Amino acid sequence: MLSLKKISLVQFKNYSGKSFSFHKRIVGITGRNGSGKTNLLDAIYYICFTKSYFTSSEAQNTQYQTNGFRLEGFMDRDHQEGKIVCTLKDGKKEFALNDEAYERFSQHIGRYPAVMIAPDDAEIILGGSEERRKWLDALLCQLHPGYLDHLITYQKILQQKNTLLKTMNGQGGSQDTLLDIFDEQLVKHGTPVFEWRRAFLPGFIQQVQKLYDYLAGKHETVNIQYQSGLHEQTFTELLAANRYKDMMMQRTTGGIHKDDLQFVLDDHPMKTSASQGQRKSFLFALKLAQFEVIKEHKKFPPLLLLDDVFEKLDQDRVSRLINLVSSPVYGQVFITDTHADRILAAFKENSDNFQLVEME
Ligand SMILES: Nc1ncnc2c1ncn2[C@@H]1O[C@H](COP(=O)(O)OP(=O)(O)OP(=O)(O)O)[C@@H](O)[C@H]1O
Repeated sequence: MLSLKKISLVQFKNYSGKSFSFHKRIVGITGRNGSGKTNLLDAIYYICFTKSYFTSSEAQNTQYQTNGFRLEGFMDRDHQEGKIVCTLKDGKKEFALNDEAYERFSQHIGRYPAVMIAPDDAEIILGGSEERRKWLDALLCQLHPGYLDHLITYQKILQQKNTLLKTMNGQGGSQDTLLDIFDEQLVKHGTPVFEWRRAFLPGFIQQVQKLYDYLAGKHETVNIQYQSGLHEQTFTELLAANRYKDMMMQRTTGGIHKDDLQFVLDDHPMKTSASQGQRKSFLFALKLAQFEVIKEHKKFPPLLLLDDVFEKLDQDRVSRLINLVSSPVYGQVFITDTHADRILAAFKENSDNFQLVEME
């Protein structure tokens, strides 16, 4: 079992300096709007993923008028304590486990898995393809240790190749050898990412379907279609076929960086056809299925971070969700709400496993 025992936040968002101790499986976090409930969840996410769930800008994570922050967390994973320290100072970030600094932050990902369900998640359905790739990548890099390294290397090579295509300014010929070398590297690092993405989805969708039916309280067929230029041809063939077009467009127009997922409800794209309620049920099903997959893979449940679910779901769905996460097969769950009474009532049957943290 994985649990967070304690976390300290210094100059992280609205926290000048504060520590929280957790000693129960279900942790309710209450306080008025703007009191820092989401920021606390984000700090927990941060020490698991070496970055914020909400922003890639460290300036936004740093308390206004300061030049850095520090997060310290104590995890217990199968009775082994892990002390995680992250410091950001003058733009330089360091991450250490048990006082040993990581050379690459990617080494930390997956060690303490977590799943966040937050209001902004609707973007996974409504936003551009980048949102969906980001979601899938964050999931798969927790399952396959090599995934993130391949992806990071792929993105670096892609950038270098695109810079070359720009400097060529549409003039073909002279740089073919260099472009061939870049393409070879893109194939080497992109193909395993494609294979992992492709292999993952068929089994995953069955779990999403089961959870969707449970949360929605009825059956509607949901599906996830993996859209990739690599279904019909190999990556080498795709890059060769696009060579001329890429030179004209001055960027790499095909590859795993263009993959997308189409979420489908009863044969219609969810983005344009689903109601708000259906989208919400699907998002929760998606995230809870993510939770289950990580749990199966790791043989212990990840931390579950639920932000503002009482405001987002109707009463029936909230009750089903609470029922689900109250079960001991779920691990440590953090759940925020503005109303202490509501959250206490929701977990009254489980009061022995429940702890309330009240923000000032
Ligand atoms: N970098 C920062 N420095 C200082 N304060 C910040 C920073 N970023 C955000 N805040 C403050 O944090 C507060 C928001 O905190 P948070 O979103 O965690 O609140 P919340 O308790 O989840 O609220 P709600 O119930 O409305 O969801 C705001 O008052 C905001 O001004």
